[in-house]
Amino acid sequence: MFKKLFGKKNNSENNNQQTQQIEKENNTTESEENKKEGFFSRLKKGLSKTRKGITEKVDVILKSYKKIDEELFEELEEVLITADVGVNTTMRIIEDVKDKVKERKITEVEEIRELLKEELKEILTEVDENISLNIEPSPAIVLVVGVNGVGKTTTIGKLAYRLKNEGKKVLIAAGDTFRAAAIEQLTEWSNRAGVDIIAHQEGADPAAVIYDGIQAAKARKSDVLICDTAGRLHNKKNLMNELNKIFRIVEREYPEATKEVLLVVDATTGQNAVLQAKTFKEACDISGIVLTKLDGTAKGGVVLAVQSELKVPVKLVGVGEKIYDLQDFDPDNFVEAIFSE
Ligand SMILES: Nc1nc2c(ncn2[C@@H]2O[C@H](COP(=O)(O)OP(=O)(O)OP(=O)(O)O)[C@@H](O)[C@H]2O)c(=O)[nH]1
Repeated sequence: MFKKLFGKKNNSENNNQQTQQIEKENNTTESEENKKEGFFSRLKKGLSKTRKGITEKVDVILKSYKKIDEELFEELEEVLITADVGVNTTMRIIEDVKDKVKERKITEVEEIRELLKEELKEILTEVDENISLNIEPSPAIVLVVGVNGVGKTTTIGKLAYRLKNEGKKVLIAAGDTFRAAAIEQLTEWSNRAGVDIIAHQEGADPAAVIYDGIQAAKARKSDVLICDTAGRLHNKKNLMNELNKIFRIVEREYPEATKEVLLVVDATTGQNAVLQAKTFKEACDISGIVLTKLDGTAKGGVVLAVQSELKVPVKLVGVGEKIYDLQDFDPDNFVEAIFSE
């Protein structure tokens, strides 16, 4: 099972793709148009596949029924499961909507649409923790964990760029020392974001890189130190050992830092993303989830599954490959974006 969970895509193919992407982006100045494009419309555009996968189907179903009955709920259930909302979460949504129909004595089929939106928003807001990043007060350390290929490097680059634009002094530590390419890619992203990076040679001890990163962050008075960690971990015991070693260094060397542990998962992998998140949650204390590649998938419903089954807040979402395509996760906006026309 772990082989499957941590199964690796062809790394060199991945690296080439990413290097080409960075080169492409370096050569083209980001179109001003794109930058100006509103936050909500970028989210909406990114979620267009999910909107097709959920809302358009829901609307077709609702239009085809004259009255609310069991068959209607079964069809809605199927749509949610297909959109990777997950069986448990889907059951819960459908039961809650049925209860609301009874309680409020609703008879009009089209009212189900609003009930569904209400229910999704409820699920997405019930992890009653602060869903903004734990980076205040500074200094702060953000440990980024996740398996290879999910978009960790890209996310770190995007996050560094964002925090820097917010006026923070950011430093990156290249803790994924397993492959030279990973270090190179992260260095390119740090250049693009305009922030410094602490990196060792391929094969170095990741904990030693994090140690150096912490010392450098202290010396340079950085506000946020973002640490990459290795994702090539084949079983839970290795994963725990590796991460615990890094966590111990952080506790010992940087006790004063505000901590955030972000798990990056790839939305396009659907329920596998939920399984990965569960494994990581057992291995370490995750404080937030970043769901990447939401733009490339109709499986956006996985946000609901991750949040309701793990009780860990989704804090950031990746909605594209550009450096500014990382957004704070906002449950209301998310639901409005997938239910918009
Ligand atoms: N469409 C889209 N692509 C993304 C997003 N985030 C990352 N990617 C792409 O996903 C691919 C993998 O991203 P990486 O950042 O290299 O992933 P990683 O987890 O660091 O993986 P390794 O480099 O293999 O360790 C790259 O081609 C990225 O451009 C996103 O939000 N949307």
